Amino acid sequence: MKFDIESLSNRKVKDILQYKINTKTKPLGALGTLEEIAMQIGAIQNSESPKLKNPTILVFAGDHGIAKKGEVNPYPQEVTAQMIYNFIQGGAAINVFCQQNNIDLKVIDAGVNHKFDAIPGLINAKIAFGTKNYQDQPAMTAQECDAAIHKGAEIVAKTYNNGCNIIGFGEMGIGNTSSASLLMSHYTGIEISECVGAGTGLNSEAIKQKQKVLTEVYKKYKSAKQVNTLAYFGGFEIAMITGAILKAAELKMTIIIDGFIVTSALLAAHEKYPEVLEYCIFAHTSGEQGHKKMLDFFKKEPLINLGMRLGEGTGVAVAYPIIVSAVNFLNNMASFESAGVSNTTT
Ligand SMILES: Cc1cc2ncn([C@H]3O[C@H](COP(=O)(O)O)[C@@H](O)[C@H]3O)c2cc1C
Ligand SMILES: O=C(O)c1cccnc1
Repeated sequence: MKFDIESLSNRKVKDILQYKINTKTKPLGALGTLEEIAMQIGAIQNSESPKLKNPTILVFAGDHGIAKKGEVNPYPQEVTAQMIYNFIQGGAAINVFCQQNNIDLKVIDAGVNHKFDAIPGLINAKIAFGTKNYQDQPAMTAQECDAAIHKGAEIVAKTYNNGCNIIGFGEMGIGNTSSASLLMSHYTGIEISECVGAGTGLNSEAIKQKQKVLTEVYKKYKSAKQVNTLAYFGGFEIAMITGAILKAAELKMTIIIDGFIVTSALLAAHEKYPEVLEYCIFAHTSGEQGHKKMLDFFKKEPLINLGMRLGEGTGVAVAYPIIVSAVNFLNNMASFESAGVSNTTT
C-alpha cells in the first residue's frame, strides 16, 4: 500500500506562526516546548489558528503466537481478550484518562485469539485468531500484513471523516513487547539483547530468558532471505498501527505517539516514509527500557516522563492536556500590541 505524505518543511505559514508566537505577551521563547508544539500543529494544519477537533485514541488489540508458551510474558494470552471486555465496560486505565480529557476512544480487534460476539463499541477487523509463533515461522503472511496495514489506514480514514484531526494509538496484546523489541533491533540496528526489557514485569532472571529466546529468533530471522520484517515479527495490532500512522500523516492529522509498542510501529512506518515524523508528537518516555533508545534514534524528546509502562495509549491520554495548552496559548493569548504591553528590553 502506498501513502502520499507531504513534508512540512517549506510551509510559509511557519513564518507567520513564529511571528505570532514571538509577539505574545511573554519573554521570547518562554513557553518552551509548548511553542514548538504550537508551531508543529499550525504547520500540519497550514493555519495560524489551528484547532483540535474530536481527539481520538484507537486501541488495536491482537494476540501473539509466542505468548501461548509463557517464555517471554508473565501474563497469559487470555488477558488480551479479558482486557477487551474491560475496555468495552469502561474499566481500564485508558478509559479513565480518555473520559477525564474528553478523548473519544475506539477499540479494534485486529487479531485477538477469542471469538467475540458483535459488541457495540468493538470494531471487528480481525485478521486471524492471533499470529503464529515466530520461533517456528513468520508471525503472519505478507498478505495478512498488507491486510492489517490496509485496515489500520481504513479505520483512520473513517475517524478523519467523522471530524477528527488529532489522533493517538494504543495497543493491547500479551507478548507484544517482544515483537516491539525485535522490530526495534531490526530498524535501529541496536543489538537485540539491548532492546529487550521487563515488559509487564519480568524479574532480572526472566529478562535474561526473554533475551535468550529473542536472540535465537533474531538469528533465525537474519538467516532467512528476503523476509518482510513486520510480517515476520508481528503482530496484527502493530501492523495495523503502522498503516494507521501512515494514513493519519497522509491526511495531515496530528499524531500523538504512545510508548514502546506504538513507537515500534512508527519505526516500521518511518523506514518507508521518513516525513511521517513531522506529524508526530511524542507523548511520553515509557519505563520499558528500550523506549528511551528508540526515542534517541528519532532524536525526539517526549512531553512527559512519569515512569508509565502500560501501553493502551495511556501516555497519549495523560499528555494530551499539554497539547491543548499549546494550541490555546497560540489562539487565546494577547499580543504585546493588543494588550498594550511594552516589548522593549533594556
Ligand atoms: C492486565 C494488563 C493490562 C494491560 N494493558 C496493557 N498492557 C500491556 O502489556 C502487554 C505487553 O507486555 P508483555 O509483552 O510483557 O506481555 C500489552 O498487552 C500491553 O498493551 C497490559 C498488560 C496486562 C497484564
Ligand atoms: O511502553 C509501552 O507501551 C509498554 C510497556 C510495557 C508493557 N506494555 C506497554
